[in-house]
Amino acid sequence: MERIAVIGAGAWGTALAIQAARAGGEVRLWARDAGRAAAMQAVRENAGHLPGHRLPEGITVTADAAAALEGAGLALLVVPAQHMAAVLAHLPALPPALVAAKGVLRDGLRLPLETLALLRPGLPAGVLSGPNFAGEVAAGLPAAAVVASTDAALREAATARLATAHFRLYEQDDPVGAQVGGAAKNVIAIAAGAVMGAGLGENARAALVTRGLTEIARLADALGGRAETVSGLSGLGDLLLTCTGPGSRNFSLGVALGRGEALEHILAGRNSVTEGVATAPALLARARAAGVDMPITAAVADVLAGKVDVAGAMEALLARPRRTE
Ligand SMILES: NC(=O)C1=CN([C@@H]2O[C@H](COP(=O)(O)OP(=O)(O)OC[C@H]3O[C@@H](n4cnc5c(N)ncnc54)[C@H](O)[C@@H]3O)[C@@H](O)[C@H]2O)C=CC1
Ligand SMILES: O=C(CO)COP(=O)(O)O
Repeated sequence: MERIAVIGAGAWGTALAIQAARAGGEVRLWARDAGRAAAMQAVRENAGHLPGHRLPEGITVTADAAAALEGAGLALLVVPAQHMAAVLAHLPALPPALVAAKGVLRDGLRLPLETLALLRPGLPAGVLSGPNFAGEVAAGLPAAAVVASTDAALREAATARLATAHFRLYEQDDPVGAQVGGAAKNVIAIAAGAVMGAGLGENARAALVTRGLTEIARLADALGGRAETVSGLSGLGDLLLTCTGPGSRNFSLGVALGRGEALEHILAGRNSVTEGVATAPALLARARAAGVDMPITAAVADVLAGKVDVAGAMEALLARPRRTE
């Protein structure tokens, strides 16, 4: 049987490798650092990014991208969005691929699949997205996600190779809507965390999440996706998880900002990626280029840029002209 290559050995790449092996696949997991790859291969654990989860025998960890991709029938691209283009530039030929990173690339303001299409034209591709904390998926707890692609054969093949009884995958043909939802929820989660950290209350959070969903739907529609996709797992589902789950890095970064901590200080204490930080300004610029108003995204971008504090950003949002819902 053809192998599955997982490119990127952070928490999510490692969890997806475990999931793919659990589904019966033979998996090669690529880590960019040779020392880390060797340690993971020997100790059978990703101590740095996903401690406490044993790598099944079906996974081989390597820092050799050619070896990771050799004989693979499916690749999962799981490096953080801002590093995706640089990593892709150094990879050999890819099999059909699903992107599992969530963000908008600062360089070119592109969604991940737009970058993939630019660098690997014609490659069958899609996204894997949904409300999925890596640790819970690695532990085999129940979860659901979408495989979104316009390529029906890829959707079917990928779903068949990754789904298990506890990891329920839905096929879906709106990758634009799925990517917009996955990227933007990180930004809205920072906003949700910030209002909680600043003590502005549950009402404020619920309002932000709901209005956040509306602005995400506007952008999905403007970029050629479907607004209703945003009500599904890759939109509302992931918003719910990241705007309420204390395990979300975007939410917890927002909480710290709301408590008055400086962004540089928060980031200096982390060895994991918080996608919303780079995505907020890129998402905002992409929305503006498309003529779409995203006031909560703009507020988050302003807070991250140090132009306004959380209380001030909230006051500005509340002072916007009243309108119909
Ligand atoms: N952790 C989670 O629960 C989930 C994460 N995701 C998404 O998956 C993507 C990857 O996130 P995680 O696996 O959580 O990452 P992580 O925070 O666990 O680890 C960071 C990863 O980035 C890599 N990295 C750092 N600098 C790099 C560079 N210059 N070039 C290439 N790679 C570099 C590191 O090697 C490491 O693999 C993100 O887009 C994230 O939004 C999606 C669903 C769930
Ligand atoms: O994408 C995720 C859950 O679906 C992970 O969220 P955080 O990056 O905020 O931890």
